[in-house]
Amino acid sequence: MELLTAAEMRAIERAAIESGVATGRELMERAGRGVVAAILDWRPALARAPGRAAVLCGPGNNGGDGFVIARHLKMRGWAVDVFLLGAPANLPPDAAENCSLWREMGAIRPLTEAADGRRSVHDLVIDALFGTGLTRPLEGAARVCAARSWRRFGGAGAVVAVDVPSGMCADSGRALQAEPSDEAAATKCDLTVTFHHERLGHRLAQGPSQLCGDVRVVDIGLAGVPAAAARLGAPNRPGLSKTIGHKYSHGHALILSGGVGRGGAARLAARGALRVGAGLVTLAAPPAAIIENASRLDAIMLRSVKGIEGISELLVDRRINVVALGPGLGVGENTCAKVGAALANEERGAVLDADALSSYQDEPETLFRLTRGRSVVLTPHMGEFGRLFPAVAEKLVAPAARGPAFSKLDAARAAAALAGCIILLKGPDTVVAAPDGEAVVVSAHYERACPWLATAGAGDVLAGMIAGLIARGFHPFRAAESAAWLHQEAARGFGPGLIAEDIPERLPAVFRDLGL
Ligand SMILES: NC(=O)C1=CN([C@@H]2O[C@H](COP(=O)(O)OP(=O)(O)OC[C@H]3O[C@@H](n4cnc5c(N)ncnc54)[C@H](OP(=O)(O)O)[C@@H]3O)[C@@H](O)[C@H]2O)[C@@H](O)CC1
Ligand SMILES: [K+]
Repeated sequence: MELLTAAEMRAIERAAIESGVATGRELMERAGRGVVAAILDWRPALARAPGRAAVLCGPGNNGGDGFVIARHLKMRGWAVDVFLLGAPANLPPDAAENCSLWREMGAIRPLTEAADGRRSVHDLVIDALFGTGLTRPLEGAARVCAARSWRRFGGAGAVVAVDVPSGMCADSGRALQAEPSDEAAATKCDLTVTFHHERLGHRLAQGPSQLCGDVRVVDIGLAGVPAAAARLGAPNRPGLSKTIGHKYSHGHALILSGGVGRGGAARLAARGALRVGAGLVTLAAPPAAIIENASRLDAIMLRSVKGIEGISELLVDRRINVVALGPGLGVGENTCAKVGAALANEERGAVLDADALSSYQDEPETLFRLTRGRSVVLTPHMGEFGRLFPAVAEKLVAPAARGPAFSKLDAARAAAALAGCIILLKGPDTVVAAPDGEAVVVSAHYERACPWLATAGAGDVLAGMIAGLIARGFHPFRAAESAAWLHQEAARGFGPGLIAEDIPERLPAVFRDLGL
């Protein structure tokens, strides 16, 4: 599924209008009608018993959709109060036409009346203030309305956004705010109905976690998706379904373990690599940690390695086609030396996580010299990301004062370009980006939400799963994308109470469900 930016959506709309596929009016009619149908399908009780709706219309075409919605709700027996920000005379042409049509059916009141403090009596509030044309933070009555939505508009049964919650940047999912002290304001919705394809903002940052509620996509008869910015991540079924042949044909992953009492992370990673289908998985541990590991591992092979030389000697074996390291290694020069040894052979893939990333916080460029142009995946969480890419992270945490705002996708892309390899930036809105700009959002939101995945050790398992897929011959980008999806899916299937150990053990069920 494609994820569009506001500019891409505008280009698609323009192309449709210019080629005569539809007029702007027709698109607006389909959009407004589609929103009403989507709402009634979403909450069938609203279809059975029409109540009272407030439609908040903005000064652009999002407001135009609002007038269409008001008309269709009224035709279905709803009592409808329409509020407008600005004057009808300032509306763009299609919105103005629909404003006129509405005026034949009912009154228009200034938005300030909706913003005043009285309790709302509405069963439904339609937020048609701003859509993809939002360029700056909300102010005045629009801001008050958005802020009130956090208190559910007094008595309102449901708050529904047209296209995007007003105040939210469609490209980043961030609420626009003028300065850090300025509390970000965007409408908090129960449902967001968008058109053609989802926007990036429906999948990133606060969009899915706080603002959109549920999301429905309405088909308004637009064809084609020219060069979309990104898409929703998915498992690579053909790659995963390749039948298991000789164990060596599915590669050999090496996981580097920390010292005594610090091997748990590597064991979790190794288990992830094995369950995701690596032919062989070896865990390399310092001699003192061998007994500890031997008592905990069966199918995973164990090798004692002494120092950096030990790792290099082991890696003379070219059948080891990927190394995963970082978890449990500790931050410091010794870990940097291990990264150097792991990346010495150009043909080998690598997954660097946790301490393997943080060890380079003082000189990230040293790491990037090793990773550039290589089959390497870096898997930072936001904290590690900030250590390796401080300038990029700063842009992401600075208040989003103008739309389109710098997004998590922009950040991962910028980082991938700097490091010259694949970046997987973790979160419920995981982004995987490549140096050439290709990017996916692997989303654990909406029906795929699994907040219990944020558990200690889950990241170690993910690093191992990526390594396991690279061992199997996946391109590192596809390995990161598929592993992130499988990782979420395993957590989803397990449910609350999940601990990291459960994730690898759930993978066979996930594969079964995928029909593999
Ligand atoms: N694309 C499609 O295929 C289809 C699109 N459709 C619909 O059109 C919507 C996009 O419409 P749109 O481009 O007119 O933008 P919209 O969001 O209504 O706002 C623009 C106005 O707001 C103003 N403004 C901005 N920020 C502001 C602020 N903070 N405070 C105050 N004002 C602010 C801005 O002024 P300016 O920034 O230019 O000064 C401008 O006047 C889209 O979301 C969808 O619902 C559908 O009908 C079907 C097909
Ligand atoms: K809106």
